[in-house]
Amino acid sequence: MKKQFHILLVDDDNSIRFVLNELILDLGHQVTQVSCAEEAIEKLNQLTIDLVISDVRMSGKSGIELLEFCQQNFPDLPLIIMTAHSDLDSAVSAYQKGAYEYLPKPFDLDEVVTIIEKALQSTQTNDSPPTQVDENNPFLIIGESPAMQDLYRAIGRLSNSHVTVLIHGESGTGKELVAKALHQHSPRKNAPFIALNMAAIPKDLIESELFGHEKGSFTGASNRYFGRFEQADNGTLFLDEIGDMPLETQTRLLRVLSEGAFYRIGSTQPTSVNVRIVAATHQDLLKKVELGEFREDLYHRLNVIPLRLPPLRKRPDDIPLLAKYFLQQIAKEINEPQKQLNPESIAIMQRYQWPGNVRQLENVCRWLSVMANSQQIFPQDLPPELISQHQQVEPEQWSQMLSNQIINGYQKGETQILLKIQQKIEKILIESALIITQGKKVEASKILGWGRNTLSRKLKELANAKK
Ligand SMILES: Nc1ncnc2c1ncn2[C@@H]1O[C@H](COP(=O)(O)OP(=O)(O)OP(=O)(O)O)[C@@H](O)[C@H]1O
Repeated sequence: MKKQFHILLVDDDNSIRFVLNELILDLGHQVTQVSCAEEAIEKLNQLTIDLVISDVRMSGKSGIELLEFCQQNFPDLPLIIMTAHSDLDSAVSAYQKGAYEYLPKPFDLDEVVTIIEKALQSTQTNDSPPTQVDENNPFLIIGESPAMQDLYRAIGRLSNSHVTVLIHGESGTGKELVAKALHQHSPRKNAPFIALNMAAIPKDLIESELFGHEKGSFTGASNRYFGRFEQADNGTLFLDEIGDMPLETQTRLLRVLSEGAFYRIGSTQPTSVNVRIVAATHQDLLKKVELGEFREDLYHRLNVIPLRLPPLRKRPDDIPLLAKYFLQQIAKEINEPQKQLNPESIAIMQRYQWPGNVRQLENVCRWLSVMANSQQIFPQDLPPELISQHQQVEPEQWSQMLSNQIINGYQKGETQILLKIQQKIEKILIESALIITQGKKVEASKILGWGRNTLSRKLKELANAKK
């Protein structure tokens, strides 16, 4: 028979407690529910609890304080932290203060079940979590999509380790940002973070850049140069675009990784270093291995922990957050009021494919901050590449969507559906005309078959409707 465990549920939100209570009972375990950390401490002192699941923000003591109490008094008791604030900082601090797991709200119930079962198993195997505390995070990583939450968890879990990490992701997805965050949340955070992009330097200079050289070791080597490995001693070396590393350099790198030492070019004395490698690639390295362009042994050596950064088009929910963040940062930078995206503009941005990922979004926000005429950014203000893609909607798709909306409206008993749709269509016609004419109202009114005054009046009506 399955062992029954006793779980303490701490949350001031009745509905969350209700859902979790049902779920845990269904799993065949016993539950005690409380609504604050103080009551939880009382229960912990009275009962034998196997697992605590706690919210962070509650009146009185916080979930993190409860976690600290458990660490001191019941160090083997696993605690799962739940929080509605799913950012990198909360995840790292929960893990570093000893949380067994970190669960961003709203959560997926299947995932909760898996985590609870795993935590309960750990009470039998004593699979204890990390304990060191790290407060620092200057690199803001924005995003709340499930893929980003997985990433925050991974960074949190790796935060006490020196393990080699290989970050996979298209260009502009934030690989360097993640590499910096890994460093900043590691025991090496007070030592240097040094980056080298294999694609950005001539191939014949890569070895000297990495390993350094002695004075006079080749033409142009007028001084001794300490390479990136030595610069990164005790810290992290970020090898970006590792797929572009020449084969001979790969062989040398492999040797350094296994021996922890190398020779500066022109030197006969080995130099020892203690460097953590974080590498990144936008290429399919396994394919390069197959083609004989990348050493398989090096691939496995680097790919100890693979982290995958999803392209931006796969996490459209993060786009409004990221855009708002960039518009805010850029406004500060150029000392101008912050521009706001109107809902249609956001919708267009969420449908766009973003081949340049977050970097492209950042650039678009920069462009908009400087170029958009008004405070509100309307679809016609968006750069042409976003708009031309936006226009490629399948006709069957939009008529189906319209029909769904109409049926929905009828079912809700709406009476002005035709008027609403006419207004919507008129709005689309106006916006499209302005897109095509890049905002030139005289030309747009010609396309629409209206007089200029009519267009101005309609635009005013639209602007008033938005207020
Ligand atoms: N999640 C994010 N939150 C905030 N800023 C981000 C995020 N992801 C990327 N950025 C920003 O986007 C830009 C590109 O990120 P980064 O240089 O880390 O990408 P990359 O994957 O290393 O690109 P490449 O492969 O082209 O070198 C940077 O300015 C970075 O700060």
